[in-house]
Amino acid sequence: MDVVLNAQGLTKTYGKGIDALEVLGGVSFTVGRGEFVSIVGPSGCGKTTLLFAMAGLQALTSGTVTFNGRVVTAPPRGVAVVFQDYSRSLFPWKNNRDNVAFGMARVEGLSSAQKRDKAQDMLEAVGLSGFGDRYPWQLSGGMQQRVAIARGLASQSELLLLDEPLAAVDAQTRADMQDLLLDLAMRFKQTCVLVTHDVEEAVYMADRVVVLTRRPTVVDHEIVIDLGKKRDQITTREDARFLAARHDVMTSIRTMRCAAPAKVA
Ligand SMILES: Nc1ncnc2c1ncn2[C@@H]1O[C@H](COP(=O)(O)OP(=O)(O)OP(=O)(O)O)[C@@H](O)[C@H]1O
Repeated sequence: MDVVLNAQGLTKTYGKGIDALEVLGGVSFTVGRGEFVSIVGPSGCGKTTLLFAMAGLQALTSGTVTFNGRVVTAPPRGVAVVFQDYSRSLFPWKNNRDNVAFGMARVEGLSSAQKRDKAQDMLEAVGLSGFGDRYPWQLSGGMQQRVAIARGLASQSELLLLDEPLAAVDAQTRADMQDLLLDLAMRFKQTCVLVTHDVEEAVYMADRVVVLTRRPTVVDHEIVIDLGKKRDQITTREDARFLAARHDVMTSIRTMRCAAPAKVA
């Protein structure tokens, strides 16, 4: 496997002394180029902490994250994040096209006009070609998150980190956006890591699911989702392999097994 991201022995303790909260207890996993990996775990186990550490936005107590073989100590060029709270991640004073173009701020070799054209292409890819001149606050929540996804893709990042990106949208929009994200990931051969507490979503989206324990969190186990890249909201969710994987992950999280050694299914 061509490893893009390698997390080894990640620990994180917030606070000190009596207030210390050991969140990550030694998390290790890898992400291969072109893979879609979901990370799922019990509520409050440290999923966001882990994602922020991968993005270079969160200092660790110990352990290392490497991106393309380089230790991550600050947000690396080549990693983009789509946050859950799109209302705070989009600039209300910029129109949607300029919000997407902002994702290319660190892309070299493109003129402003080329960035605007590319932003328009990305808006089209997420089905919002007619909304470039509008502002985020003129769009529904699902549409705003599509702008944020377009911005993530426009940054031409090798790795897209998705922190519960669909948690704040309604159920129907959520299913549509799962398919949109999968389609975009396939089209752009985008390596993705999705953090979610939704087991069904984790399995539906991923080539591989990393299951976390509760705090102090380690990897309980990993499960390969052998369903091919193309998924379908109805047939995939009825597939025996999907149901078996869902059962496995759900059982693990419900029983909240503690610190078992990592294994790959
Ligand atoms: N900056 C911080 N300072 C202190 N404690 C923090 C900080 N950030 C997170 N925590 C605590 O660490 C624990 C893990 O938080 P985190 O948001 O990483 O988990 P999560 O799995 O993403 O949570 P959720 O399932 O609620 O989305 C929580 O108990 C949280 O209160």
